[in-house]
Amino acid sequence: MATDFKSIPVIDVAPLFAKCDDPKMVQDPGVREVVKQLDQACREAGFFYAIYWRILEGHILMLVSRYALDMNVRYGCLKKHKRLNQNRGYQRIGENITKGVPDMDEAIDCYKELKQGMYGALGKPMEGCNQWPHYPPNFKELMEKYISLCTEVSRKIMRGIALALGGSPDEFEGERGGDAFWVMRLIGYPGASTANGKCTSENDIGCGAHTDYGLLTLVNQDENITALQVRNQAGEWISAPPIPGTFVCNIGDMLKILSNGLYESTLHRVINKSPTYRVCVAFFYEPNYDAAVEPLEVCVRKSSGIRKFENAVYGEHLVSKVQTNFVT
Ligand SMILES: N=C(N)NCCCC[C@H](N)C(=O)O
Ligand SMILES: O=C(O)CCC(=O)C(=O)O
Ligand SMILES: [Fe+2]
Repeated sequence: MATDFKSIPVIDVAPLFAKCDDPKMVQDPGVREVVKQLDQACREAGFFYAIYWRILEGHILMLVSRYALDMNVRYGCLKKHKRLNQNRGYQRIGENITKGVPDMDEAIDCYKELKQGMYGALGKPMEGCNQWPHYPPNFKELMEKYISLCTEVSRKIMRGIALALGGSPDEFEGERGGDAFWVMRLIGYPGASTANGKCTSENDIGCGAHTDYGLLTLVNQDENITALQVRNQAGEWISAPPIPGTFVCNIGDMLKILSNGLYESTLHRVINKSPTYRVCVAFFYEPNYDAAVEPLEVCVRKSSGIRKFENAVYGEHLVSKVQTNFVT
């Protein structure tokens, strides 16, 4: 349950990362301290900063993402092939909608590639190949390196979160998340009053209030521009300013269900009031595409035995979201 938090906690996850595949991790005092902090942050805000200094790949990716978005606007390298490949590739400013209102952002969307037929009818809408930006030429390699880094970071944090919920460290592995699906968006938000005619007001919403869909999101945000806002229980919008050497982490809808609502997928939005174009690379760590998601026993027990959510299938949730995100 979210509270009236006024700021977003910062957690140094290094002690967890050092021991997180050690069979005795549960007894380690450093791990226990991180787990305690994760539990508090997830209960109170559903958002936290994870200090992670080895984010050099992240910085490089931010730079090339800015470049790729720019090249794409100028030369239109990436296209969305409406019939063939609806969901992957470039989307223009205003194409993505949140609760019926166009978002003032542009983005390159990538999804884990599914083998054809692997998930039958469930997988069909998400089949297709990513359209990697053509410039710079090694972009695909950079992205792949970054994706594996984020996958590892997320897996480790999820082991901590599993303990925080009172489960075993591998609660989110195996059939739930051992073959985690992922989504990555390279997003650009025009500055307020830019002359491109698309975004001229300080009140334009870069991305409307929403929750994320999966387990855990890692946001790598542009330095120096505060634009991400998180809603607390009182309905106030709390800023999440960029902090160098951190990822902003937040809980998605699937973890809300798994935790039986002990952790919430908190509403957030983006408003870029600065005159400068803002870039963000968001990595979404999700359950297995076909995972049947239901509240964990241990979490139901902690909630006086009451199950608060129906079962969900992750892939169905994703498809229902993606299909309502665009005007057809
Ligand atoms: N894959 C994720 N989480 N993407 C976040 C996009 C949120 C905005 C979207 N139009 C929506 O309404 O959900
Ligand atoms: O731009 C950001 O800081 C966050 C973007 C976001 O919330 C999303 O894409 O889901
Ligand atoms: Fe989000």
